[in-house]
Amino acid sequence: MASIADYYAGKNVLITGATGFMGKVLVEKLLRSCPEVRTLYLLVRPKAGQSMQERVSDMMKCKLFDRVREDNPDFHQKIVPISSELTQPALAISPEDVERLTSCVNIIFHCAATIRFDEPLKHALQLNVIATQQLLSLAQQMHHLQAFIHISTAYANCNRRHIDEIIYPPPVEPKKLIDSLEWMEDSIVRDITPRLIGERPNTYTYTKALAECVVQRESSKLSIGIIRPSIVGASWQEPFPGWIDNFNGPSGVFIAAGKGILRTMRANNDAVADLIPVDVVINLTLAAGWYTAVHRLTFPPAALVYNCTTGGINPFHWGEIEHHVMSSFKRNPLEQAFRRPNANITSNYLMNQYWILVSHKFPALIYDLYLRLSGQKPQMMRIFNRLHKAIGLLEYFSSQDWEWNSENMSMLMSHLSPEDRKTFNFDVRQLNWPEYIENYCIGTKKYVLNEDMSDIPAARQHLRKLRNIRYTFNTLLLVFIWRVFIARSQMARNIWYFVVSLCFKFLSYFRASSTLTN
Ligand SMILES: CCCCCCCCCCCCCCCC(=O)SCCNC(=O)CCNC(=O)[C@H](O)C(C)(C)COP(=O)(O)OP(=O)(O)OC[C@H]1O[C@@H](n2cnc3c(N)ncnc32)[C@H](O)[C@@H]1OP(=O)(O)O
Ligand SMILES: NC(=O)C1=CN([C@@H]2O[C@H](COP(=O)(O)OP(=O)(O)OC[C@H]3O[C@@H](n4cnc5c(N)ncnc54)[C@H](OP(=O)(O)O)[C@@H]3O)[C@@H](O)[C@H]2O)C=CC1
Repeated sequence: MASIADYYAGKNVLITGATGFMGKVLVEKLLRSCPEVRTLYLLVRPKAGQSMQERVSDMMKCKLFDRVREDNPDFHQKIVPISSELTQPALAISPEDVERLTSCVNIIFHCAATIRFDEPLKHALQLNVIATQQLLSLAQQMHHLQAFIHISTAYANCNRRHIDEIIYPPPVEPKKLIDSLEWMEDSIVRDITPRLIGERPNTYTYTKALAECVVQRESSKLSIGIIRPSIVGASWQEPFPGWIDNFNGPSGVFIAAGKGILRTMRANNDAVADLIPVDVVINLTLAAGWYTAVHRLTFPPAALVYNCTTGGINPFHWGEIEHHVMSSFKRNPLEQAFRRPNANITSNYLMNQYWILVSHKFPALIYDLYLRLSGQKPQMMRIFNRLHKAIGLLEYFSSQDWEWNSENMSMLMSHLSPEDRKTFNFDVRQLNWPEYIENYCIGTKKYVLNEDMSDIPAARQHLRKLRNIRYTFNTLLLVFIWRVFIARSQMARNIWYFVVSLCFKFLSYFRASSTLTN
C-alpha cells in the first residue's frame, strides 16, 4: 500500500474553511509533509474589505507557514483560491470554476462551519447543513473524486453520555427543518429554537448532528470519512509547539485567567477535559483521507466515523488543567495583567456566584470608579459582562464528561507504516499534558496576543507591583474594619484584646522554651 505522502503525490485537493484555525494547519501540513501534492483548491470568500486572493496571500505570510517557506519558497504556486460564499445557492462558485473542480479534484476536506455557540438557528443551518448538502452535490459531479472528508465535532451527540463511532438518528429530518425554517420569520425561529435543540446546549452542536446525517445519506455514492474532534487546542508538536490563533474554546478562558480577569468559573475538577491538539486532528484527518481513498472500492457503503478524542486514551481533568494553566502563567506572565493570575474552578453554583461578585464585579466596579475619577471611560464592567456571556456558553462542556469510543482511531493507526506513524502522528498516548499546557499558554501569549517573550521580566515586575497593591489594599481594609467595628463595640474590643493577649502568651512561651533548650 502507498504511503500517505505517496498517495497525495499528484493529487488535486479541495479544502473549505482553509482560512480558519484547523484549515490553515491542514494546508500547512499537506504542503510540508506531502510536497508532491499537485494543487490545493481553497474555497474562500472575500471578507472585511479584502479580496479572496489578498486573504490567501496574507494567510501564507503568517508564521505558521515558516517551515514550508523554508523547504519550498514557491509553495504558493500550489495554492489556487476559488471564490465561494458557502451560504449562497450553488456555493456561489462560478461555472468556469465548477468545470475546473469537477474535472480534476481527487479529494475534499470540508472544514468550513460556523462554530459560534450563539449563532441564530437559520444561519447555522444554512452554513453547517445546507452548504454541506450543496458541497456533496458538487462532489457527486466530480469525475475523479476518491474521498470526501467531513469535519464534524465529538459534541454533535452531546445529548448522549456514551458516544460510539456511528451516526445516530438525527433530532429531526433535516429536509423538513430546512423547508419549515425557510418561510418562518427570524423572530419565530428564535422563539422555537430552545424547543428544537432540546437537550443540546446550542445551535452549533444541533446543526453539526444534522450535517452528519446529510453526509451519511450520500455514503452509498461517495467514499466518506467523518472526523469528530473534541475540544481542539494549540498544536502539540507541529509545525512548532503551542501554535494557536484564536480565542475559541479554552484559549479565551486561559487568556482571561492569565490576565487575572477570570478568577472563577463553573467546571467540574474531576471531569475529563477532552482537549485534542490541532496537529493531532489534522494528522488523523490526512490519514483518514488516504485510508478512505485507498479502500474506497472495498468499503461497505457507509461513512467511517473517527471519534478524535483523548479522554479514553490519555485522560486529563479540568482540575489539573486549572493547576497547570495557573502555574504556567505565573512562570510566563502575560503583559499588563489586571490582577495576579489566580483562577479557581468550582462545580458549586452558589460558590461561583459568590466569587463572581467578590472577585469579578467588585474589582471591576472599583477600577471603573478609578477610571471615571481620572477622566477616562469606564470599561471593566463591560469586559466582565462579555466574559460572563462567553464562559456561560462554555460551562456546559466543562461541567460534565462524556465517553467516546475511539476504536477507528486505533484501527487507522494500525494500518500506518512506521514512517507514516511518525510523520502523521496522532498517538495521544505520548502526549505529556503538563508540557503541552505550558506550551499552549506560551502560545496564547506569543501568537494570539502577539506579546514578546523578552518582556517577561517586565511582566513579572508588574505582577509584583499588583501583589504590593493587594497587600496595601488588604492592610487598609483591616484598618478600616478596626476603625468601624472594633473601635465602636466593647465586645469586639474584648475579643481583640483576648486574641492579642493569647498571641503574646504564646510568644512568651515560645521564647522561654527556646531559652531553655539553648
Ligand atoms: C483556568 C481555567 C481552566 C478551566 C477552563 C475551562 C474551559 C472550558 C472550555 C470548554 C470548551 C468547549 C468547546 C466545545 C468544543 C467545540 O465544539 S469547539 C467549537 C468552539 N466554539 C467556540 O468556542 C465558539 C465560542 N464563541 C462564541 O460563540 C462567541 O465568540 C461568543 C463567546 C458568544 C462571543 O460572541 P461576541 O460577544 O459576539 O464576540 P465575538 O464577535 O465572537 O468576539 C468579539 C471579540 O472578543 C474576542 N473573544 C471571543 N471569544 C472570547 C473569549 N472567550 N475570551 C476573550 N475574548 C474573546 C474576539 O477575538 C473578538 O475580538 P475583536 O475581534 O473584537 O478584537
Ligand atoms: N475549533 C474547535 O475546537 C473544533 C472545531 N470543529 C470543527 O472543525 C471545523 C473547523 O473549525 P475551526 O477551524 O475551529 O473554525 P474557524 O471558525 O476557525 O473556521 C471556519 C472556517 O469556515 C469558513 N466559513 C465560515 N463561513 C463561511 C461562508 N459563509 N463561506 C465560506 N467560508 C466560510 C471560515 O471562513 P472565513 O475566514 O471567511 O470566515 C473559516 O475558514 C468546523 O467544522 C468545526 O465544526 C470540531 C470540533 C472542535
